[in-house]
Amino acid sequence: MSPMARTAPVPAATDPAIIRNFCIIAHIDHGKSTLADRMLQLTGVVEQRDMKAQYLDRMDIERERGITIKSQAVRIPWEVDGEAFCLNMIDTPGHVDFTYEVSRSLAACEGAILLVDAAQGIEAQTLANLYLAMENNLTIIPVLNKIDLPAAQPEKYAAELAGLIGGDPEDVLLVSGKTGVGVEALLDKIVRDLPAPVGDPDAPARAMIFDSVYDTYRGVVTYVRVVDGNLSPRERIQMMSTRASHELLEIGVSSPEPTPSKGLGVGEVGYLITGVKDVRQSKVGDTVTNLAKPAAESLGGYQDPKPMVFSGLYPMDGTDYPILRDALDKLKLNDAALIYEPETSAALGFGFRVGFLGLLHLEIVRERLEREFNLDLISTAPNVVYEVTLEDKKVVTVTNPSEFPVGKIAEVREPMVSATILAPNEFVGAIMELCQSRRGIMGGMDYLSEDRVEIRYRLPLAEIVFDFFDILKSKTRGYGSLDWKADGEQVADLVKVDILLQGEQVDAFSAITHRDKAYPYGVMMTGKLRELIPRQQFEVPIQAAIGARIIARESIRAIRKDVLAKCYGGDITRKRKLLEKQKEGKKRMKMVGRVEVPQEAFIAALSSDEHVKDKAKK
Ligand SMILES: Nc1nc2c(ncn2[C@@H]2O[C@H](COP(=O)(O)OP(=O)(O)OP(=O)(O)O)[C@@H](O)[C@H]2O)c(=O)[nH]1
Repeated sequence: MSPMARTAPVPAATDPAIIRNFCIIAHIDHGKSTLADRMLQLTGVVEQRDMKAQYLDRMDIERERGITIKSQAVRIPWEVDGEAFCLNMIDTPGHVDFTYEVSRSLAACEGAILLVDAAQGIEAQTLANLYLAMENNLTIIPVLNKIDLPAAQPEKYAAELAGLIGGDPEDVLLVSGKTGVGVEALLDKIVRDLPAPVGDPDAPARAMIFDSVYDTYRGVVTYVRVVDGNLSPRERIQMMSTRASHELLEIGVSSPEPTPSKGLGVGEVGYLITGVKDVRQSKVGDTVTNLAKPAAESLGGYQDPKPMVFSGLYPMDGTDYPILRDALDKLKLNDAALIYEPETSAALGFGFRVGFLGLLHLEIVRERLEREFNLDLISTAPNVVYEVTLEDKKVVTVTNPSEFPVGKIAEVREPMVSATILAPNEFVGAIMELCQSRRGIMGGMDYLSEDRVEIRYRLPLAEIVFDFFDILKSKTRGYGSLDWKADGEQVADLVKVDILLQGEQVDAFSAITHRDKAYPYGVMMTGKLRELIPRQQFEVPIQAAIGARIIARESIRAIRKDVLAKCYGGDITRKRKLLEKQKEGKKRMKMVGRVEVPQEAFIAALSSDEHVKDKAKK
């Protein structure tokens, strides 16, 4: 039978018995989006001609980077033995920065497809997501993907997967999202193995928000899974965490384009539109109920996303500040995790201190600001959040190193994470060395198979959030994978290192580091600045200091720069041109005390992008 013949029109899924809610969980790049696309195509939900790669990843950046940021839900019809079923597929983000969204998406399902690349095997996020799914009591369907690859080792990894979740290696389905092999069998298995949702249709409505997205035309579109009761158009709903109430302007399902429906009942997954304009009024994890007949209890607590990493964002051109402010206000409508407040830097002018879930989140926000709002931005070196208790017991939260209190400090606490690293055996030594050098404490080690090991460490967030993953990758020749989650805080010997130019402190370069790493930071930064700051007419000392103690020093020798020296002959227009050019260059200089520092030097010193550094050197 052809696949098309097995699909039926979207049924009005009022009977929970024919509903199956599932999600696909996988390590990044194991092929989740490709498989989701294939399912849409195979079930006729998306016509062949409309099919564009990664249909569900709607944002341009997502499509370009091939990553899923926002989860989406789609209703898929599928027939088994002549009976029509209604599958709701919830696509989840795969990156560690967005774990909270994954966990909410999982809570909206009864089952999960655990997708593993047949050429790679289990990776760190496979485990992390599997544990999340188990915490939510989901039925797991183990699947090996990419079996079309010549490098695929289905037998080996099926055994690994069966060993992990229990069961028989033969029960692991083999599929290829690319060619479509095994995908129909997978759809059948979803219907047969996953439980139908259960709930009380007569109880007051309770629906969990697992995603909310801002749409320019429609305002916030909230994706929900109904657990009890039902929701219908035009009624008033209430958000249980804030008690705010809204009118339901539209209610519907995505199949995959939004299709209005007459209501949503027990077990159904769909969207709500209330006309609110800000995703924070429709928070992921919150429970929606009827205003007239509210539920007594919400569906488990929701969590406000907590920023882990802060960075200053400054417009390259100071006059762009209002544009940056508007742009952040707009992005916030669609990103509940984004927080920011105005900040000024003596070196960089007016900007914002912005909190992010992680570095990927930072990169995405920065890229969207630059691309969608046409801004050129400088971001200062990212830092984590420190808690400082002063001797008078006052507690200060430090999100910007330049605000680190001076003197009278009783203790400084830094955020910690528990990290899981998966890699082939041969790299255990290298990984332990790396973690030790990052002040890690080993938690344990397990062998997943004879040649693959899982190593657990507790590490300071500041030590892993920046370059740790890149170094791990290079030390394990690309085979290591990492996952981490927040794990409290610890007291540590942390100090603020200041950078001084001719005795003047430059706020943008201050950093909080462990005392043992203060000296290397000082040497690195002073060395970098010596290269980047042009010579002045007097000698400029560059110092790194902890409080009043200087820990590193470089100096820029004096020079008197005669811009006309190269102008032989008496061509006055040429001379004038050079003088004009020099004046223009001066405009882009920042004065730090008496020292002229080109804007580019700031950017290059703060930036980790090699191309920016190269540009500044030129
Ligand atoms: N050969 C082969 N390649 C595949 C298959 N499925 C996915 N790929 C490729 O694997 C890469 C990652 O696939 P995606 O579908 O983007 O992976 P993903 O898991 O959705 O990634 P994230 O959204 O970033 O988590 C892409 O280059 C796909 O073309 C498959 O069955 N066979």
